[in-house]
Amino acid sequence: LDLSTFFLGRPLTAPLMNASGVWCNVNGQLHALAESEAGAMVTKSCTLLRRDGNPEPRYHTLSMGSINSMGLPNEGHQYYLDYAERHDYENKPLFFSVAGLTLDDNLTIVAQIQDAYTPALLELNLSCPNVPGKAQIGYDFDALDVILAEISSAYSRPFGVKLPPYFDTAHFDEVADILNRYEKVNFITCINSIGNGLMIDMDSETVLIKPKQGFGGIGGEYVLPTALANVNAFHSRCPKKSIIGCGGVSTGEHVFMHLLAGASLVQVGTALYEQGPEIFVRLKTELATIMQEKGYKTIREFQGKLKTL
Ligand SMILES: CC(C)(C)CCc1c(C(=O)O)[nH]c(=O)[nH]c1=O
Repeated sequence: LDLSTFFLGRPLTAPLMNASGVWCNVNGQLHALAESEAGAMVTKSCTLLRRDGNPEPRYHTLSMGSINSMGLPNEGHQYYLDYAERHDYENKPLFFSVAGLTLDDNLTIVAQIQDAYTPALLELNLSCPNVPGKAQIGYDFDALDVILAEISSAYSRPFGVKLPPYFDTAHFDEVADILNRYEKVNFITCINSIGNGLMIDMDSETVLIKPKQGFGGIGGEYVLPTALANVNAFHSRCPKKSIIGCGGVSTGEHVFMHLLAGASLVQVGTALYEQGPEIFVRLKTELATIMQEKGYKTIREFQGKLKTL
């Protein structure tokens, strides 16, 4: 059974990778991903300088997923550039996630990726903060247009964007229109966590994480329907771009759904956080079993072929 797939013309041994931020902050974790059955991998979104991130507890497991307000803890962009220099690209492609705190920081980091001639693929995290008091870039459509114009002129290679979830058809339309004006944006990763959720501990009657009065991004099973919708919405609106699915994946069925909805590569976040990189072995096996049962020999036979009624 052929689980290999093609992403932007690159052969991948499996349509699976980690979600940025999970199991990818430090060299030991990155090495574990490189050695895993994942077909690709991505680094933690980086800022110009190293950051401790928010006070703990800042991640909590929930009955059907997770809540986090990590606060962009990362080793600073140079650390991940050093990793990118050592990475074995024959083994699997590396994505390089960037979430600069300002547009200038993003441009500085991207210029250094450019100068490093690294084969890593840039994934621009559009949940990166904006001017304080304003919505994140992904929800501020003017700022979105500006950052894509600036990065497109500062970076000579194609790149991708990590989008927050959208919940309104008018937003799917508006964001797709903006993205389609940038041909250098050749992939779209949907979705980042659903922002500013809140969960409560019944015994102590308190929130579960310390930062932001307990508010944090929601991941896991809770977000699967929203993730599938965003994958399918951008797959149908951006025919010239590849979609990476992210959100709610913990079984082969979820991987199959993301591929059917239009993803050509699927990221795993919460379930990877909980189960570690061995999860990719199970997801490959489960996906292969589903394909066997359905009589599919390759992913291409069903990828993007979600039927409507
Ligand atoms: C939310 C930000 C801190 C602005 C970006 C980093 C990030 C974080 C994080 O580092 O808190 N968590 C997520 O679920 N998604 C993200 O993109």
